[in-house]
Amino acid sequence: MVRASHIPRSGEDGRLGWIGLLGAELWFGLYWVCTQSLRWNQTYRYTFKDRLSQRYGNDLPRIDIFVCTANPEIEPPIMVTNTVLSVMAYDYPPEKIAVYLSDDGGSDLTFYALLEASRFSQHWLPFCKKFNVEPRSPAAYFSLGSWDAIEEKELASVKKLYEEMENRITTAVKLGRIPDNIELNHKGFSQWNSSSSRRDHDTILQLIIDGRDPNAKDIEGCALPTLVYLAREKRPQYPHNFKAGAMNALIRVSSEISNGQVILNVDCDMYSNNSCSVRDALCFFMDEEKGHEIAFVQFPQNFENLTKNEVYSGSLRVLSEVEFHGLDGYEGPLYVGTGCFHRRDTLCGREFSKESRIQWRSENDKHTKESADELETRMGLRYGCPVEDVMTGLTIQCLGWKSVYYNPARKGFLGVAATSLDQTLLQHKRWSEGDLQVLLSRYSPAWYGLGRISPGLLLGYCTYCLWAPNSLATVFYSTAPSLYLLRGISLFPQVSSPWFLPFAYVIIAKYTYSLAEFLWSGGTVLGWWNDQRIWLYKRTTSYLFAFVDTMLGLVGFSETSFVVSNKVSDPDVSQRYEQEMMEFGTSFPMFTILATLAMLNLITFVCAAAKRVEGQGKDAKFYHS
Ligand SMILES: O=c1ccn([C@@H]2O[C@H](COP(=O)(O)OP(=O)(O)O[C@H]3O[C@H](CO)[C@@H](O)[C@H](O)[C@H]3O)[C@@H](O)[C@H]2O)c(=O)[nH]1
Ligand SMILES: [Mn+2]
Repeated sequence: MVRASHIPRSGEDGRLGWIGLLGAELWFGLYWVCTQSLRWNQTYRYTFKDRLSQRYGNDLPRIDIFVCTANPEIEPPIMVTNTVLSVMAYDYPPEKIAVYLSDDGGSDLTFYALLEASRFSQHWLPFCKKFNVEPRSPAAYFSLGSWDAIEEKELASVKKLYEEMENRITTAVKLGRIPDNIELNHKGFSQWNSSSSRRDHDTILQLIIDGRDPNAKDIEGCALPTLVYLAREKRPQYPHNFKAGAMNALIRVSSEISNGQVILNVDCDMYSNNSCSVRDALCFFMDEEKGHEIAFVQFPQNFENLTKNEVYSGSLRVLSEVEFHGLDGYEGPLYVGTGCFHRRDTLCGREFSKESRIQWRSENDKHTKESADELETRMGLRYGCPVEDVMTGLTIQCLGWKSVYYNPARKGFLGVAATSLDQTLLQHKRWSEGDLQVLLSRYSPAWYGLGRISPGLLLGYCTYCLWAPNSLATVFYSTAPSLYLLRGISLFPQVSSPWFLPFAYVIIAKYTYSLAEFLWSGGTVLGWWNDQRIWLYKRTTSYLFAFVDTMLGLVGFSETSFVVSNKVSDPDVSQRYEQEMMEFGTSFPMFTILATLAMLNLITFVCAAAKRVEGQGKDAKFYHS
């Protein structure tokens, strides 16, 4: 209002800038409405696992767990091993668990690490069950430092076994080759030959532990879960569609082997931190009243390597503690790619109908592949978008299904957050670019979703899908006032003017609210400050680049890419991260923008301040004379 009624007349200085700011403010206002949709209708959920056990006993569905890895250099095999072991050790009948590792790196080192994991699991799984260990990723567990009521002897012996395994794996990785005696003794390695490369090889499929094999037992004689290694066929001339391609290969392969009705999907850095998560998820799927409506149960993305004040705001705190609970009040959260349990049939495109209740009991014994044939005709995950997950979740919701957000006190999964500024900005570029592509795609929440999902959920999706376009208004807002000020024109009302009040009100109310929300979500004041700073960085770089790339993509100039995030960093980089120092180590185009913006605002500030001082000097003289 203030803006609209005060537009400088044509010919007057600053008219264009004024109109621009008006546009930006209108945009922010609209966007604010979207963000509010996430705050109207929060839902929090609890499970009653003992009732599940009472009712079903061990008569539970089979579950297939997909772990994806893509690059042994930035996703170290020992980390993958730990994630795999943590999900093998779920508190769930082992004969009903099948773990699949998809290796897009096609690396014999990762395969070797998985072999080692299968051997170590014979000791680790009984140990976990005997002492009810938590968390069940060995590395995370041994780094706890304090272990309660565990017989020291057993702890020491399993720890020693782990360290020996870790040592063998890291040595092999360092040398870049597998120990000869192992390579010759396991026929699996014969699938790697000199002509195969990461981008060009046949399917490599290895059943490392076959749960149906009566000899597959741990040291206590209990069954082991099935464990499968898969490197899908890749050819340079065919797009492999990144993670979506990997997931679809896994869906197809698993339907032939175990065909679990429930699929859990985790990234290779997201180990299970809570051995009850499978049962938690089943409480929703098997709920007698509402279970049949639910297609997926999404856990929040939580991270292990956060520091107190999160320089890069890696925790996504407000997202997971506030916004996703808001989505859960409508048809449910987005699918965010990891820590998510799906019903297999919904991933394969099944439409919702009242009859789509799963008959867990009767279907339990079937090892059929009927859904595999179905998959030939229908789609699994959506291809061609760097956020295959969001797009897939949306199409599932558009078919009438609901999803559930489950955020237990003991976190279900812990992963690795980015530890440098360039990694943070790159990751957000991928996300915001993908989300914008979703908005512009055939399956856009705005048109495809219209009428299929509730208006609240639609606005919720828009909150994320508009990240990239948000950059335009933000960049304008953070440059225009400074540029005009350099020419001596202010685009904001004077402090003394009554029109200053609405501006002050909006700014103060907005920041107070966001600070309160951040603190409520468990953050610190400095953490909030860092979050605000990163917010500006992202909006002026990641989101801007994402916007430009998406537009270029629309006219056919740029291709979808997926830059895998680094999960290890140099010791000195991680040290600076621990100390919460911002890392500008590399030369990176996005930094140029940040530096330019910072310089511009600094210069403006200095000039304006100088003018002020000069002005005051003159005033003083005036009074003296
Ligand atoms: O060609 C590829 C590329 C990636 N991945 C795997 O995909 C996962 C996610 O990749 P990462 O680089 O860690 O991306 P993040 O930004 O951390 O991932 C988030 O965002 C992605 C979408 O952008 C989702 O796919 C992820 O599940 C979600 O955790 C990792 O396990 C990778 O190994 C593949 O399997 N094949
Ligand atoms: Mn990741």
